[in-house]
Amino acid sequence: MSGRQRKDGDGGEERPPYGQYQLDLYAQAMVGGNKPVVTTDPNKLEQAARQAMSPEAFNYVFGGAGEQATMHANRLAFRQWKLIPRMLRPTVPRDLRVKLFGKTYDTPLLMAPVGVQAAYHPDGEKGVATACASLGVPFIYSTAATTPLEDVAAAADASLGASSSSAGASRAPRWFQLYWPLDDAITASLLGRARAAGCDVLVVTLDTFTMSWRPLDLDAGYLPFARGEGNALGFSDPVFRRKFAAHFDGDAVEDNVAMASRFWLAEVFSGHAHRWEDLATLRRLWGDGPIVLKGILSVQDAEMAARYGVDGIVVSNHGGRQMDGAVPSLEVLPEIVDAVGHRLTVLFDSGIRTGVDVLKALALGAKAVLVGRPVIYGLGAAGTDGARHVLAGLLADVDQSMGLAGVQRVSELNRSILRRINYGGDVKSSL
Ligand SMILES: Cc1cc2nc3c(=O)[nH]c(=O)nc-3n(C[C@H](O)[C@H](O)[C@H](O)COP(=O)(O)O)c2cc1C
Ligand SMILES: O=C(O)C(=O)c1ccccc1
Repeated sequence: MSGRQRKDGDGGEERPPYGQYQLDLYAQAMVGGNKPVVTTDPNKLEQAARQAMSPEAFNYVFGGAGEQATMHANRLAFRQWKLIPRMLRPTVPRDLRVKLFGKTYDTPLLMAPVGVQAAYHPDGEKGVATACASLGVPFIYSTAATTPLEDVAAAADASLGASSSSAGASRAPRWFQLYWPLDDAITASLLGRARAAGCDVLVVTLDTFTMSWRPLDLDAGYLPFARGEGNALGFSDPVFRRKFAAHFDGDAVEDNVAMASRFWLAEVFSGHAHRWEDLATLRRLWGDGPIVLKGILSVQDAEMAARYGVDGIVVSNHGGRQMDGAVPSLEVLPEIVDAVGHRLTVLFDSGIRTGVDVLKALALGAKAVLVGRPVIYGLGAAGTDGARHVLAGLLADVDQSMGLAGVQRVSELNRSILRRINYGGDVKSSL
């Protein structure tokens, strides 16, 4: 797909023709004999990444916490919902746009915040952000990134022919994910940078204030921060740098990377959770912009989020990477939407592997979804182009599947197109 081609006749705005991607792939294969850079088969994607990546890095991405029960349950939860297609209805032109916090985005799909992307492929965050930009997919920058925020933003904007200082719609859409430092001065600095870099939304991840039990990484001795990976935001932060210098005889972080990494780790993964009341600090520091809490799995916490004045939540179990045995996020999505959907924007992640999965989560009430591992597998297997192929394929699948379901617009998706069926047994495929 060559980016933004189609005029949609709806205010003259250009939007990417996601459904066209399928035709492009057939044409490339038939005319040029070119296969996609990485498999299109969701069942084979993981294996393609495994072959291309170092075992430690692959296992870091692939692994869930504990015995991976929650990670597998996430998939089982999707399998329990089946779609009921409708016939003889208007389904074109398809409209995948969604309005979130007053802004219209091209897709109901967002790139989940994923740390240490340069560990999976040298293209790293710039590659994934560029792939997202070409498709109108908002990129959520992780606090644990391997490239400073400003550099990622500039690369994504440049790929669209925009400069990151130019205002307006041509900028690549981006959000900022916060691992919440203990020190408010550092938090203030990070949020100021996020605002200056044009991040629309603040996503505060609540479920990772402490590490989880990850046997694959323990066996490999793989911990990104201990290797000095995933510190780029902190190390490039003037307030963090000053604090480090004040504690370590005027050293720059580069003079003592191992110690600086530990110092940064103590800020963002201290093991101490903040409290609900502390959200007032974030509100003060972030201003009026949207705040979204990521990692909500209970109606009670969703109610608390509404009470404490945030704008949205991500119903998420962190892809089964934090608390093993936690409920699948899809299982609790409907009850959370029923409880707070009229007050908060409810987003979803954990376990999405196909366009049909996206449809299911949207039909159960999510306003948009985040996807993590599949895109990172694409990145690991084939860099920027691989990440783009996975994202474009997901969007094309969403587009096609909406049509097959008899739906033209994302806003038409609701529970009437779903049936819950429990066949028992286990998931057969590697998905
Ligand atoms: C390798 C990896 C690193 C992650 N790093 C972060 C992170 O830095 N911040 C965050 O909020 N979530 C992080 N997540 C969780 C994702 O944002 C998301 O919740 C999860 O990947 C969704 O599940 P999925 O992989 O099944 O799509 C990470 C996930 C993976 C796989
Ligand atoms: O691995 C994760 O899930 C995650 O959130 C994270 C945390 C720190 C560094 C990199 C990723």
